[in-house]
Amino acid sequence: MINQSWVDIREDLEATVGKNNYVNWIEPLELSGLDNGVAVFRVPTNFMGNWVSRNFGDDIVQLLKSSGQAVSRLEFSVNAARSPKRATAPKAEQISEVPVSSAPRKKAAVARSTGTVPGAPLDARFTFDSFVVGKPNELAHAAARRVAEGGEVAFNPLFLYGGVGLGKTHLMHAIANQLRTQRPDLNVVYLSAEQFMYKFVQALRDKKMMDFKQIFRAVDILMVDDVQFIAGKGSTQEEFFHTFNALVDQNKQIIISADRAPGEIKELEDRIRSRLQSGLVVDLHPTDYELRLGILQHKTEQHMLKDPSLHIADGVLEFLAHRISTNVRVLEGALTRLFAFGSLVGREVTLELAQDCLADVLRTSDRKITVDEIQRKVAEHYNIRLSEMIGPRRVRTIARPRQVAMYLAKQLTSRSLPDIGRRFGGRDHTTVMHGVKRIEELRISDSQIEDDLELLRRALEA
Ligand SMILES: Nc1ncnc2c1ncn2[C@@H]1O[C@H](COP(=O)(O)OP(=O)(O)OP(=O)(O)O)[C@@H](O)[C@H]1O
Repeated sequence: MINQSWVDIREDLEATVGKNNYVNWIEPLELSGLDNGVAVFRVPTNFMGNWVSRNFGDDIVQLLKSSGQAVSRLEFSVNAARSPKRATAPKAEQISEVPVSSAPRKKAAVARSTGTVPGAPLDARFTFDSFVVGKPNELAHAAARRVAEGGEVAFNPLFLYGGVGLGKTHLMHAIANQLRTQRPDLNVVYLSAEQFMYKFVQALRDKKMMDFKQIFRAVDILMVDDVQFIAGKGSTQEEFFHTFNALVDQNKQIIISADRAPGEIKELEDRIRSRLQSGLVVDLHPTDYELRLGILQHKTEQHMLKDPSLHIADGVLEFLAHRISTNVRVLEGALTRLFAFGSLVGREVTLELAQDCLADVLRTSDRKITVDEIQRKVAEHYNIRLSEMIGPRRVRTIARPRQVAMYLAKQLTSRSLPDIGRRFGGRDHTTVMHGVKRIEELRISDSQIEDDLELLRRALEA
């Protein structure tokens, strides 16, 4: 009679918990009896019992009750002879399990009771306060802020991607730092994809796969950094996929970062790729001049709180924002060196001193963009021929793009004006100077020019 009820309510449970959960968690249960209001189930492992109890216990009790059974509580007993249904891991008795309890949801406690919270340490400096927002990162920042509220899951996963040193890790840590302070009830785990793989391999080796699964499936918010790392790594991908699905099925938030869009990560299984694309995908664009300047100013202000004797001459930060590449890490490195230099020489850091002190960094970032590249990109953008760019014609449709290219050459390379002039068909340095000035004026009065410059700079610095 009770068994018939179980058969009936399993169908209802499938509708309630979804196919995946049903196959993984409900199907392996065997109802062995009902005693004094306690329904006793046989399960392959304690972990499984605990999981079912926490996540589906209430539903099961309710359904049993509504089928006419006097059930008030569930109990799970381990049937050690049976191996877990989907586990690639060894037998259940080799694994240290958490005690079975039918107590309602105690999410964080489960992971912690194993003694191994899987996350990597957080950098306390990576907060939202220390993150400077500009056009290139405003969407990513807004999405991260939203997730950090810890409220209802809005988009799952949040997939952040962007080039080297553009703030992906900073944003993820900022989310985790905020959640850990404001929502200590949530089990927030941050780790790199490499660490995920390492822990997975270790669990396989130590025959602790069920522990591994248990820990990761008891997480409320999971963040995995640099997910491109698992591409091509078969069994790690597989495990990641299962972890991912288990958490999404339970409406737990997942945040992923990578150095490129999901569609561009080669050797990633299609089903993982499409899962990664199923939430909100936002990119951190290469920094633009304004953002770089904002970051430099913010970091300088912070530094001056600690060392008020620091003096940086006007124009130095602007110079660095123009000349150093899009990578914020390089920008920070340059600034750190400048601060150390400033305190060493004990006087104002002038433009000349800064150029001296950072000569190598400036040279490296110079190598990135050449006048030649600028000319090609600008010609392409304005749909003129490269030969016209360096040729003699002075009609506006050609002269203006030429001036834009000269302006960008001045801003983005370390070439002198005479040198730039030579590369524009042997023009005089005063012509270049005039061109640069003209564009500087137009930037203020003509928003189209400003947009063009922004687009071109991004394309060149990408
Ligand atoms: N918008 C920003 N405001 C302040 N600091 C930033 C910003 N963007 C990046 N940074 C700083 O730049 C450094 C590099 O950022 P981060 O480590 O987050 O980059 P990443 O995108 O994860 O790059 P990678 O993939 O190379 O690890 C960090 O010190 C970070 O604090």
